[in-house]
Amino acid sequence: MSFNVTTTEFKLSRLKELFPIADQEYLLDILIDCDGSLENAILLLDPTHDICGITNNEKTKRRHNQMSLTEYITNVTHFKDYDNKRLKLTDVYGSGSIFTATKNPIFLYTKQDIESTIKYCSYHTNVLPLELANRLLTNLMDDKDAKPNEFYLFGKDKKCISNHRTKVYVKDEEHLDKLDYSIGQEISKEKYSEYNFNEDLSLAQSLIEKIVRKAAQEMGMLKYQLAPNEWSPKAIVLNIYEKKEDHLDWHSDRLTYIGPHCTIASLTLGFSREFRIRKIYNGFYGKEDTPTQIYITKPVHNSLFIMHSGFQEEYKHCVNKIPEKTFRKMAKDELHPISGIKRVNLTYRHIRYDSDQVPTCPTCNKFSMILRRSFKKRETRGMYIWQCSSGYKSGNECNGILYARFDSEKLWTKDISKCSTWRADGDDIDVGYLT
Ligand SMILES: O=C(O)CCC(=O)C(=O)O
Ligand SMILES: [Fe+2]
Repeated sequence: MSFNVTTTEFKLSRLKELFPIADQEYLLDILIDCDGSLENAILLLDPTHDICGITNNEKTKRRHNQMSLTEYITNVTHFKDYDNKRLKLTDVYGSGSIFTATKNPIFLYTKQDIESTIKYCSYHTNVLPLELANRLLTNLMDDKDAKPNEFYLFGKDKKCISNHRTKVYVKDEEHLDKLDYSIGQEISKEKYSEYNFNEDLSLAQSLIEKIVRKAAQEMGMLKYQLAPNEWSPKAIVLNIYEKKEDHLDWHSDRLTYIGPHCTIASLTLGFSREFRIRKIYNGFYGKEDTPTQIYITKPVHNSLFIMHSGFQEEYKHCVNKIPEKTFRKMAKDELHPISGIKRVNLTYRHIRYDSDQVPTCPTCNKFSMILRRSFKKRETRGMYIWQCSSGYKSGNECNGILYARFDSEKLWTKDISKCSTWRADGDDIDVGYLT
Protein backbone atom coordinates (compact mmCIF):
# COMPACT_ATOMS: atom_id res chain seq x y z
CA MET A 1 0.00 0.00 0.00
CA SER A 2 1.41 3.40 -0.87
CA PHE A 3 0.69 6.44 1.27
CA ASN A 4 -0.50 9.70 -0.15
CA VAL A 5 1.89 12.13 1.58
CA THR A 6 -0.79 14.76 2.02
CA THR A 7 -3.19 12.65 4.08
CA THR A 8 -3.58 13.04 7.81
CA GLU A 9 -3.01 9.33 8.09
CA PHE A 10 0.41 9.61 6.49
CA LYS A 11 1.34 12.62 8.61
CA LEU A 12 0.26 10.84 11.78
CA SER A 13 2.21 7.72 10.96
CA ARG A 14 5.32 9.84 10.23
CA LEU A 15 4.90 11.65 13.58
CA LYS A 16 4.45 8.33 15.37
CA GLU A 17 7.69 7.07 13.81
CA LEU A 18 9.53 10.13 15.01
CA PHE A 19 7.94 10.39 18.45
CA PRO A 20 7.05 6.83 19.42
CA ILE A 21 6.32 7.60 23.09
CA ALA A 22 3.55 10.05 22.25
CA ASP A 23 0.06 8.69 21.80
CA GLN A 24 -1.92 9.01 18.60
CA GLU A 25 -4.52 11.44 19.94
CA TYR A 26 -1.85 13.75 21.28
CA LEU A 27 -0.06 13.80 17.90
CA LEU A 28 -3.33 14.49 16.13
CA ASP A 29 -3.91 17.47 18.42
CA ILE A 30 -0.50 18.83 17.55
CA LEU A 31 -1.14 18.35 13.84
CA ILE A 32 -4.44 20.22 14.14
CA ASP A 33 -2.72 23.01 16.11
CA CYS A 34 -0.32 23.33 13.19
CA ASP A 35 -3.11 23.54 10.62
CA GLY A 36 -2.10 20.17 9.22
CA SER A 37 1.51 21.14 8.54
CA LEU A 38 3.70 18.10 9.17
CA GLU A 39 6.81 20.26 9.08
CA ASN A 40 5.51 22.61 11.77
CA ALA A 41 4.24 19.73 13.89
CA ILE A 42 7.71 18.16 13.87
CA LEU A 43 9.32 21.47 14.73
CA LEU A 44 6.85 22.07 17.52
CA LEU A 45 7.51 18.66 19.01
CA ASP A 46 11.24 18.98 18.64
CA PRO A 47 12.70 22.32 17.54
CA THR A 48 16.13 20.70 17.12
CA HIS A 49 14.83 18.18 14.61
CA ASP A 50 16.22 18.06 11.13
CA ILE A 51 13.21 18.39 8.88
CA CYS A 52 14.80 16.30 6.11
CA GLY A 53 14.57 13.36 8.45
CA ILE A 54 18.29 12.93 9.08
CA THR A 55 18.76 13.40 12.79
CA ASN A 56 22.52 13.53 13.13
CA ASN A 57 24.34 12.02 16.07
CA GLU A 58 25.13 15.35 17.63
CA LYS A 59 21.52 16.35 17.77
CA THR A 60 20.50 13.02 19.19
CA LYS A 61 23.21 13.30 21.83
CA ARG A 62 22.17 16.81 22.72
CA ARG A 63 18.56 15.80 23.04
CA HIS A 64 19.52 13.05 25.42
CA ASN A 65 21.24 15.56 27.65
CA GLN A 66 18.09 17.63 27.81
CA MET A 67 14.91 16.36 29.29
CA SER A 68 11.63 17.07 27.58
CA LEU A 69 8.58 17.45 29.76
CA THR A 70 7.17 14.26 28.28
CA GLU A 71 10.27 12.34 29.30
CA TYR A 72 10.26 13.96 32.71
CA ILE A 73 6.66 12.98 33.32
CA THR A 74 7.33 9.42 32.27
CA ASN A 75 9.92 9.35 35.04
CA VAL A 76 7.51 10.58 37.69
CA THR A 77 6.05 7.25 38.79
CA HIS A 78 2.82 8.42 40.42
CA PHE A 79 1.98 10.62 37.46
CA LYS A 80 0.86 8.07 34.92
CA ASP A 81 -2.28 9.64 33.54
CA TYR A 82 -1.18 11.89 30.74
CA ASP A 83 -4.70 12.92 29.78
CA ASN A 84 -6.36 16.10 30.89
CA LYS A 85 -2.92 17.60 31.28
CA ARG A 86 -3.80 21.21 31.72
CA LEU A 87 -5.37 20.61 35.09
CA LYS A 88 -3.04 17.94 36.36
CA LEU A 89 0.23 19.44 35.29
CA THR A 90 -0.78 22.77 36.70
CA ASP A 91 -1.52 21.04 39.98
CA VAL A 92 1.81 19.30 39.93
CA TYR A 93 4.11 22.00 38.61
CA GLY A 94 2.06 25.18 38.67
CA SER A 95 3.11 26.31 42.13
CA GLY A 96 6.69 25.61 41.14
CA SER A 97 7.33 23.83 44.38
CA ILE A 98 5.64 20.50 44.98
CA PHE A 99 8.64 18.78 43.43
CA THR A 100 12.06 20.08 44.26
CA ALA A 101 13.43 21.80 41.19
CA THR A 102 15.47 19.42 39.05
CA LYS A 103 19.05 20.44 38.40
CA ASN A 104 18.45 20.40 34.67
CA PRO A 105 16.07 22.74 32.95
CA ILE A 106 12.93 21.07 31.63
CA PHE A 107 12.14 21.53 27.96
CA LEU A 108 8.60 22.36 27.00
CA TYR A 109 8.32 21.46 23.34
CA THR A 110 4.66 21.82 22.55
CA LYS A 111 1.74 24.16 23.06
CA GLN A 112 0.22 21.56 25.32
CA ASP A 113 3.39 21.12 27.40
CA ILE A 114 3.84 24.88 27.77
CA GLU A 115 0.27 25.73 28.66
CA SER A 116 -0.20 22.84 31.06
CA THR A 117 3.01 23.59 32.94
CA ILE A 118 3.26 27.37 33.07
CA LYS A 119 0.25 29.17 34.44
CA TYR A 120 -0.95 32.43 32.90
CA CYS A 121 0.44 31.96 29.41
CA SER A 122 -0.58 30.67 26.02
CA TYR A 123 1.41 29.80 22.92
CA HIS A 124 0.17 30.18 19.36
CA THR A 125 1.89 29.22 16.12
CA ASN A 126 1.46 30.51 12.55
CA VAL A 127 -0.15 33.70 13.80
CA LEU A 128 0.46 35.96 10.81
CA PRO A 129 0.20 35.19 7.10
CA LEU A 130 3.67 33.78 6.39
CA GLU A 131 4.50 36.43 3.80
CA LEU A 132 3.77 39.18 6.29
CA ALA A 133 5.87 37.52 8.99
CA ASN A 134 8.77 37.06 6.55
CA ARG A 135 8.54 40.65 5.35
CA LEU A 136 8.51 42.00 8.92
CA LEU A 137 11.54 39.87 9.75
CA THR A 138 13.44 41.03 6.66
CA ASN A 139 12.70 44.69 7.32
CA LEU A 140 13.27 44.70 11.06
CA MET A 141 16.30 42.47 11.58
CA ASP A 142 18.82 45.03 10.33
CA ASP A 143 17.14 48.14 11.75
CA LYS A 144 20.06 50.40 12.55
CA ASP A 145 17.97 52.65 14.82
CA ALA A 146 17.65 49.87 17.36
CA LYS A 147 20.31 50.42 20.04
CA PRO A 148 21.45 48.73 23.26
CA ASN A 149 19.76 50.00 26.45
CA GLU A 150 21.61 51.67 29.28
CA PHE A 151 20.72 51.17 32.93
CA TYR A 152 22.18 50.93 36.41
CA LEU A 153 22.19 47.72 38.38
CA PHE A 154 24.15 47.89 41.61
CA GLY A 155 24.77 51.55 42.32
CA LYS A 156 26.18 54.52 40.48
CA ASP A 157 29.43 52.98 39.27
CA LYS A 158 27.77 50.14 37.48
CA LYS A 159 26.23 51.57 34.35
CA CYS A 160 25.16 48.57 32.30
CA ILE A 161 24.50 48.22 28.62
CA SER A 162 22.13 45.53 27.46
CA ASN A 163 23.42 42.80 25.18
CA HIS A 164 20.89 43.18 22.46
CA ARG A 165 19.42 46.05 20.46
CA THR A 166 16.05 47.64 21.18
CA LYS A 167 13.71 50.18 19.70
CA VAL A 168 10.20 51.27 20.60
CA TYR A 169 7.36 51.88 18.21
CA VAL A 170 4.45 53.90 19.51
CA LYS A 171 1.13 54.53 17.91
CA ASP A 172 0.64 58.16 18.94
CA GLU A 173 2.87 60.92 20.17
CA GLU A 174 1.06 60.88 23.51
CA HIS A 175 2.60 57.48 24.25
CA LEU A 176 6.17 58.62 23.74
CA ASP A 177 6.78 58.97 27.46
CA LYS A 178 5.22 55.84 28.77
CA LEU A 179 7.71 53.08 28.36
CA ASP A 180 10.53 54.05 30.69
CA TYR A 181 11.65 50.98 32.55
CA SER A 182 8.86 48.80 31.28
CA ILE A 183 11.47 46.14 30.65
CA GLY A 184 13.57 47.10 33.64
CA GLN A 185 16.05 48.95 31.50
CA GLU A 186 16.06 52.53 30.41
CA ILE A 187 14.93 53.15 26.86
CA SER A 188 16.31 56.52 25.89
CA LYS A 189 14.03 58.96 24.13
CA GLU A 190 16.01 58.99 20.88
CA LYS A 191 15.01 55.42 20.35
CA TYR A 192 11.32 56.12 20.45
CA SER A 193 10.61 56.04 16.77
CA GLU A 194 7.91 58.53 16.16
CA TYR A 195 4.53 56.89 15.97
CA ASN A 196 5.88 54.99 13.01
CA PHE A 197 3.60 52.02 12.58
CA ASN A 198 3.93 51.25 8.91
CA GLU A 199 1.30 49.22 7.06
CA ASP A 200 2.86 45.86 7.95
CA LEU A 201 3.16 46.73 11.64
CA SER A 202 -0.42 47.97 11.72
CA LEU A 203 -1.76 44.86 10.05
CA ALA A 204 0.27 42.57 12.33
CA GLN A 205 -0.94 44.50 15.33
CA SER A 206 -4.61 44.15 14.48
CA LEU A 207 -4.25 40.41 13.87
CA ILE A 208 -2.38 40.00 17.15
CA GLU A 209 -4.94 42.09 19.00
CA LYS A 210 -7.67 39.66 17.92
CA ILE A 211 -5.71 36.58 19.00
CA VAL A 212 -4.81 38.11 22.36
CA ARG A 213 -8.33 39.26 23.18
CA LYS A 214 -9.75 35.82 22.40
CA ALA A 215 -7.03 34.00 24.34
CA ALA A 216 -7.41 36.36 27.33
CA GLN A 217 -11.16 35.76 27.33
CA GLU A 218 -10.54 32.02 27.47
CA MET A 219 -8.07 32.33 30.35
CA GLY A 220 -10.62 33.91 32.73
CA MET A 221 -10.21 37.25 34.49
CA LEU A 222 -7.95 38.12 37.41
CA LYS A 223 -8.74 40.75 40.02
CA TYR A 224 -7.04 43.83 38.55
CA GLN A 225 -7.17 42.87 34.90
CA LEU A 226 -8.35 45.13 32.10
CA ALA A 227 -11.32 43.65 30.18
CA PRO A 228 -9.87 41.60 27.29
CA ASN A 229 -11.79 43.62 24.69
CA GLU A 230 -10.13 46.82 25.88
CA TRP A 231 -6.66 45.42 25.29
CA SER A 232 -5.19 47.52 22.51
CA PRO A 233 -1.42 47.79 22.35
CA LYS A 234 -0.15 51.33 21.85
CA ALA A 235 3.49 50.43 22.13
CA ILE A 236 5.65 47.78 20.58
CA VAL A 237 9.15 47.00 21.82
CA LEU A 238 11.45 45.61 19.15
CA ASN A 239 14.24 43.35 20.42
CA ILE A 240 16.94 42.17 18.02
CA TYR A 241 19.22 39.29 19.04
CA GLU A 242 21.80 39.05 16.30
CA LYS A 243 24.97 37.62 17.81
CA LYS A 244 25.14 34.38 19.73
CA GLU A 245 26.08 36.34 22.88
CA ASP A 246 23.01 38.59 22.67
CA HIS A 247 20.56 37.92 25.46
CA LEU A 248 18.12 39.46 27.89
CA ASP A 249 18.58 38.71 31.58
CA TRP A 250 16.00 37.27 33.97
CA HIS A 251 13.31 39.86 34.65
CA SER A 252 9.60 40.49 35.06
CA ASP A 253 8.33 43.39 33.00
CA ARG A 254 7.76 46.63 34.88
CA LEU A 255 4.11 47.22 35.67
CA THR A 256 4.38 51.02 35.99
CA TYR A 257 2.46 52.05 32.87
CA ILE A 258 0.95 48.74 31.84
CA GLY A 259 -0.57 48.14 35.26
CA PRO A 260 -1.22 45.08 37.45
CA HIS A 261 -2.42 41.86 35.83
CA CYS A 262 -1.27 43.13 32.46
CA THR A 263 -1.21 41.14 29.23
CA ILE A 264 1.93 41.23 27.07
CA ALA A 265 2.12 39.46 23.73
CA SER A 266 5.50 38.47 22.38
CA LEU A 267 5.92 37.72 18.67
CA THR A 268 8.95 35.72 17.55
CA LEU A 269 10.36 36.15 14.07
CA GLY A 270 13.38 34.32 12.65
CA PHE A 271 15.71 32.02 14.53
CA SER A 272 14.25 30.05 17.41
CA ARG A 273 16.15 30.92 20.59
CA GLU A 274 15.59 29.69 24.10
CA PHE A 275 12.99 31.68 26.01
CA ARG A 276 13.34 30.57 29.63
CA ILE A 277 10.77 30.85 32.37
CA ARG A 278 10.92 30.28 36.12
CA LYS A 279 8.63 30.99 39.04
CA ILE A 280 9.79 34.04 41.03
CA TYR A 281 9.31 32.38 44.42
CA ASN A 282 9.04 29.00 46.04
CA GLY A 283 5.66 28.06 47.40
CA PHE A 284 4.55 26.06 50.39
CA TYR A 285 6.92 23.12 50.02
CA GLY A 286 9.95 25.04 48.84
CA LYS A 287 12.46 26.91 50.94
CA GLU A 288 12.17 30.60 50.21
CA ASP A 289 15.75 31.00 49.09
CA THR A 290 16.18 27.90 46.95
CA PRO A 291 16.17 28.26 43.16
CA THR A 292 12.99 27.49 41.30
CA GLN A 293 12.68 25.10 38.37
CA ILE A 294 13.78 26.54 35.03
CA TYR A 295 11.67 25.73 31.98
CA ILE A 296 12.87 26.20 28.44
CA THR A 297 10.60 26.98 25.53
CA LYS A 298 11.76 27.69 21.99
CA PRO A 299 9.18 29.88 20.28
CA VAL A 300 9.34 29.34 16.54
CA HIS A 301 9.18 31.83 13.68
CA ASN A 302 5.78 33.52 13.45
CA SER A 303 4.62 32.39 16.88
CA LEU A 304 3.04 34.36 19.70
CA PHE A 305 3.79 33.74 23.36
CA ILE A 306 1.16 35.53 25.41
CA MET A 307 2.09 36.45 28.95
CA HIS A 308 -1.40 36.73 30.39
CA SER A 309 -2.53 38.45 33.60
CA GLY A 310 -0.57 37.05 36.51
CA PHE A 311 2.48 36.05 34.46
CA GLN A 312 4.60 39.11 35.36
CA GLU A 313 3.49 38.78 38.99
CA GLU A 314 4.42 35.09 39.28
CA TYR A 315 7.21 34.37 36.77
CA LYS A 316 10.48 35.73 35.49
CA HIS A 317 11.61 35.23 31.92
CA CYS A 318 14.82 35.63 29.95
CA VAL A 319 16.27 35.06 26.51
CA ASN A 320 19.38 32.94 26.68
CA LYS A 321 22.64 33.32 24.80
CA ILE A 322 23.42 30.60 22.29
CA PRO A 323 26.16 28.68 24.12
CA GLU A 324 29.49 28.52 22.27
CA LYS A 325 29.30 24.72 22.12
CA THR A 326 25.80 24.67 20.67
CA PHE A 327 26.79 27.36 18.19
CA ARG A 328 29.84 25.45 16.98
CA LYS A 329 27.86 22.30 16.46
CA MET A 330 24.91 23.97 14.85
CA ALA A 331 24.08 22.50 11.45
CA LYS A 332 23.41 24.87 8.56
CA ASP A 333 19.84 23.69 8.27
CA GLU A 334 19.14 24.73 11.86
CA LEU A 335 19.59 28.38 10.86
CA HIS A 336 16.58 30.39 9.84
CA PRO A 337 16.45 30.66 6.03
CA ILE A 338 15.94 34.44 6.17
CA SER A 339 17.77 35.53 9.30
CA GLY A 340 20.37 32.86 10.12
CA ILE A 341 20.89 33.06 13.90
CA LYS A 342 19.13 36.42 14.22
CA ARG A 343 15.93 36.49 16.21
CA VAL A 344 13.58 39.45 16.09
CA ASN A 345 11.02 39.89 18.81
CA LEU A 346 8.12 42.33 19.02
CA THR A 347 6.37 42.69 22.38
CA TYR A 348 2.96 44.30 22.44
CA ARG A 349 1.85 46.22 25.52
CA HIS A 350 -1.34 48.04 26.37
CA ILE A 351 -0.53 51.31 28.13
CA ARG A 352 -2.97 51.75 30.98
CA TYR A 353 -1.70 54.66 33.08
CA ASP A 354 -0.62 58.20 32.26
CA SER A 355 2.56 59.77 33.58
CA ASP A 356 0.55 62.04 35.85
CA GLN A 357 -1.00 59.02 37.58
CA VAL A 358 2.45 57.68 38.46
CA PRO A 359 3.57 59.12 41.82
CA THR A 360 6.79 61.02 42.42
CA CYS A 361 8.86 59.63 45.28
CA PRO A 362 7.86 61.30 48.58
CA THR A 363 11.33 60.64 50.03
CA CYS A 364 13.64 62.22 47.44
CA ASN A 365 10.92 64.35 45.80
CA LYS A 366 12.76 63.90 42.55
CA PHE A 367 12.24 60.62 40.79
CA SER A 368 9.09 58.96 39.57
CA MET A 369 8.19 55.59 41.04
CA ILE A 370 8.08 52.05 39.67
CA LEU A 371 5.12 49.72 40.25
CA ARG A 372 6.03 46.26 41.52
CA ARG A 373 4.44 43.39 43.37
CA SER A 374 6.16 42.01 46.47
CA PHE A 375 6.88 38.31 46.39
CA LYS A 376 9.99 37.52 48.41
CA LYS A 377 8.54 37.25 51.90
CA ARG A 378 5.49 35.12 52.55
CA GLU A 379 4.09 37.78 54.91
CA THR A 380 4.02 40.56 52.32
CA ARG A 381 3.71 38.54 49.14
CA GLY A 382 1.02 39.89 46.87
CA MET A 383 1.17 43.54 47.95
CA TYR A 384 1.59 46.00 45.09
CA ILE A 385 3.99 48.80 45.95
CA TRP A 386 5.47 51.89 44.32
CA GLN A 387 9.23 52.06 44.64
CA CYS A 388 11.53 55.01 43.86
CA SER A 389 13.20 54.64 40.44
CA SER A 390 16.31 56.55 41.52
CA GLY A 391 18.46 53.42 41.62
CA TYR A 392 17.74 52.57 37.98
CA LYS A 393 17.85 56.13 36.69
CA SER A 394 20.84 57.60 38.51
CA GLY A 395 22.48 54.70 40.32
CA ASN A 396 21.76 56.44 43.68
CA GLU A 397 19.68 54.27 45.97
CA CYS A 398 16.56 55.86 47.50
CA ASN A 399 14.34 53.75 49.70
CA GLY A 400 11.14 55.69 49.07
CA ILE A 401 8.01 53.53 48.80
CA LEU A 402 4.24 54.03 48.69
CA TYR A 403 1.48 51.41 48.73
CA ALA A 404 -0.40 50.95 45.47
CA ARG A 405 -4.17 50.93 45.25
CA PHE A 406 -6.22 50.29 42.16
CA ASP A 407 -9.68 50.90 43.55
CA SER A 408 -9.44 54.68 43.44
CA GLU A 409 -8.46 57.42 40.98
CA LYS A 410 -5.27 58.03 42.93
CA LEU A 411 -3.09 54.99 42.46
CA TRP A 412 -1.20 55.23 45.75
CA THR A 413 -1.74 55.45 49.50
CA LYS A 414 0.34 55.67 52.66
CA ASP A 415 -2.20 53.51 54.47
CA ILE A 416 -1.07 49.88 54.39
CA SER A 417 -4.62 48.63 55.04
CA LYS A 418 -5.69 50.09 51.66
CA CYS A 419 -2.85 48.46 49.75
CA SER A 420 -4.03 46.42 46.74
CA THR A 421 -2.99 42.79 47.11
CA TRP A 422 -3.28 39.68 44.99
CA ARG A 423 -2.05 36.17 45.70
CA ALA A 424 -2.16 33.45 43.08
CA ASP A 425 -4.61 30.57 43.40
CA GLY A 426 -2.95 27.89 45.44
CA ASP A 427 -0.50 30.36 46.94
CA ASP A 428 -2.93 31.03 49.81
CA ILE A 429 -1.91 27.65 51.18
CA ASP A 430 1.07 29.61 52.52
CA VAL A 431 -1.21 31.85 54.53
CA GLY A 432 -2.58 28.77 56.28
CA TYR A 433 0.97 27.69 56.90
CA LEU A 434 1.69 30.94 58.73
CA THR A 435 -1.34 30.97 61.01
O1 LIG B 1 12.68 38.62 23.24
C1 LIG B 1 11.80 38.15 23.94
O2 LIG B 1 11.16 37.13 23.66
C2 LIG B 1 11.47 38.75 25.29
C3 LIG B 1 11.51 40.22 25.33
C4 LIG B 1 11.19 40.71 26.69
O3 LIG B 1 11.12 39.98 27.63
C5 LIG B 1 10.92 42.15 26.91
O4 LIG B 1 11.01 42.94 25.97
O5 LIG B 1 10.59 42.49 28.06
FE1 LIG C 1 10.15 40.89 29.29
